[in-house]
Amino acid sequence: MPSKFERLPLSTSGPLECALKGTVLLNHPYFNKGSAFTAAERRDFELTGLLPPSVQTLEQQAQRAYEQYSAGADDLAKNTFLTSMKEQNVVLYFKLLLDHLEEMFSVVYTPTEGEAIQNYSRLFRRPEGVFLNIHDIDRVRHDLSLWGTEDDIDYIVVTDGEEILGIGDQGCGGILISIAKLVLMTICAGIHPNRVLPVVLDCGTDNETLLNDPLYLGLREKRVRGETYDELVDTFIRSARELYPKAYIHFEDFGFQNARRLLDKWRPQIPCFNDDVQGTGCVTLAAIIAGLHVSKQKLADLRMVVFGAGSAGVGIADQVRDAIATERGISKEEASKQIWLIDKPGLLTTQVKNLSDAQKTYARSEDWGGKKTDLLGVVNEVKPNVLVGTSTVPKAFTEEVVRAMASHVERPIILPLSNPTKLHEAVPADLFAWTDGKALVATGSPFKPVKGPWGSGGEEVEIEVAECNNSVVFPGIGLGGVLCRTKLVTEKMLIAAVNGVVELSPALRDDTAPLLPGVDVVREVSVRVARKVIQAAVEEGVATEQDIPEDEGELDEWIKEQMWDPVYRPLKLVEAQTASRQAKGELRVVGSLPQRA
Ligand SMILES: NC(=O)C1=CN([C@@H]2O[C@H](COP(=O)(O)OP(=O)(O)OC[C@H]3O[C@@H](n4cnc5c(N)ncnc54)[C@H](O)[C@@H]3O)[C@@H](O)[C@H]2O)C=CC1
Ligand SMILES: CC(=O)C(=O)O
Ligand SMILES: [Mg+2]
Repeated sequence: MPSKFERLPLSTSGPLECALKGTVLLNHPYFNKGSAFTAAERRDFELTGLLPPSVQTLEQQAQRAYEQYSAGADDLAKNTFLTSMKEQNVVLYFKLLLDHLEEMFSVVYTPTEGEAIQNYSRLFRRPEGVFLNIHDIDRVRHDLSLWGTEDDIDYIVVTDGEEILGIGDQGCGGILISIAKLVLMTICAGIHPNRVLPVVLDCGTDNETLLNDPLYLGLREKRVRGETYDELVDTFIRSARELYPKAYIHFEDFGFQNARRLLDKWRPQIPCFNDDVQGTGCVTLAAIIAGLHVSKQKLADLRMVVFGAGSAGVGIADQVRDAIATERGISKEEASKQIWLIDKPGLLTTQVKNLSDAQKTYARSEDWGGKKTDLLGVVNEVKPNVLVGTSTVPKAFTEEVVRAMASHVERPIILPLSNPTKLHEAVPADLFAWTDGKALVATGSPFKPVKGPWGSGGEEVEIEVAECNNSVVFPGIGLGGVLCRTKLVTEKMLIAAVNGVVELSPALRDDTAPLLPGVDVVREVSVRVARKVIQAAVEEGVATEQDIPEDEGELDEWIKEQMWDPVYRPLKLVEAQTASRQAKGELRVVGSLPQRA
């Protein structure tokens, strides 16, 4: 039965207008269907001599693509194969990913995408996305304007490449994190893959390996900072908002100082979101709430140590602090006393120099005296029930630290979140071994389930470990923000998103299950999160879209109807103005905007 919402502007059912023919059509990744063009389409679009005669289904194509994918020598080769598939046929690419999501998630995202980013200039075949050069600020608006008209873009991911995952400064290779996050927006939340824009602000790089690599593709100079940097970011944001007033802006993997500063500046003005600060904060709070449910402890009694007080660590601290303040009806300042941050100098105290404003909130002012400020010393002193790692220091959660924690608390919640996998502060197998299977663990990158003698009678059991990655939550928040055309992303919208994830946590129904929902239910999670976010946006008066259904069932249907699915839609030949715009070779194509005529 057709949905009552099928006429919505973002609805993706019905025929697709297309003005391209022949080889141009075959070379357009969004319109290309390869061997799946029907007999009628082959005639109408002048493809008959260009394709072998058998007409195949998307399923058959996906089967062949999976065989080719499986022949890849290693994960990086598989990642490269998928990138080239995306350049050829977007529908098939996403169909393949959705059919094998659990297997391929880590190949298109962390950890393998980290490797692809480190090798960007060596693996490079075709450019994708927007490269904005700090020495060409005058051209930023023009370069951005080539991607469509004011209705064409829903979602922009921008990075300056300074702190990519846990692998540091990757210069212009950072474009691949913007692309990967957008791939997740489509897989997880059905954001239209032709209505997004990945952007890298190339400000140079302080990565000596890249600077000395003759094949490096970015600006070969040290990072430009200060006023010129600010002017580039300002020009980018103002131009993007003017050209694409509907676009929601997602900041990814900026360095700590800039991440916070930019978020604080733009958050009150435009719909924007910093994934490392806010996305990580939301998903980690959800994991902690689920863990506390299992350990039968209250948020009000939480004592959390965060190791690595950068974008993610302080973002998590803020989200957890706000939740404690609400739960206990106390000020944020009072709630921050239940959180201890550790960075390179050890525990952050008021004695530590050069703390950022965000870190200062947590600096311990009480007399820490001669007490130890290293991780073990702090754990022994404060007896935390939650330990979070966002330091990029592998194996920092040693056996001694973990046993010390477990000696004070029955079910320690331990979250080593540093990506990629090799940077995790501890691995689940060790955490379970050191705590007799008692630790409640979630990790930043995916891990296989761990077997051990931890059943109630000492029998062997298998413990599944949740992936605590912002990818659980940012797609749903973004989907909600885009669909209700929010003016801002408010604190209440983020709390609503956390609640949406918690509702779907398997641990709420089964104490032995993972703390967070897995990739197998990722679209369900995004619909729930989007629904909560939209409801909060409406309550807050920041949603600008008209006619958002009030009834929850209808709202879910309204959301789902506007999520893009990888299916081939019939192509309808169009001419005239549409044709001329497409023929000019513009990168975005009018015909790709369904139902809009
Ligand atoms: N699981 C997830 O969803 C997410 C994971 N992350 C991961 O968290 C890690 C940190 O990312 P960001 O916060 O963006 O980077 P960041 O650079 O802002 O923060 C890292 C912090 O760790 C500190 N650090 C480094 N060595 C240390 C040491 N020996 N002892 C104590 N602290 C130390 C640094 O001084 C810095 O403050 C990365 O590995 C990243 O991949 C980040 C965002 C989301
Ligand atoms: C997951 C993520 O955003 C990061 O590791 O930076
Ligand atoms: Mg990130």
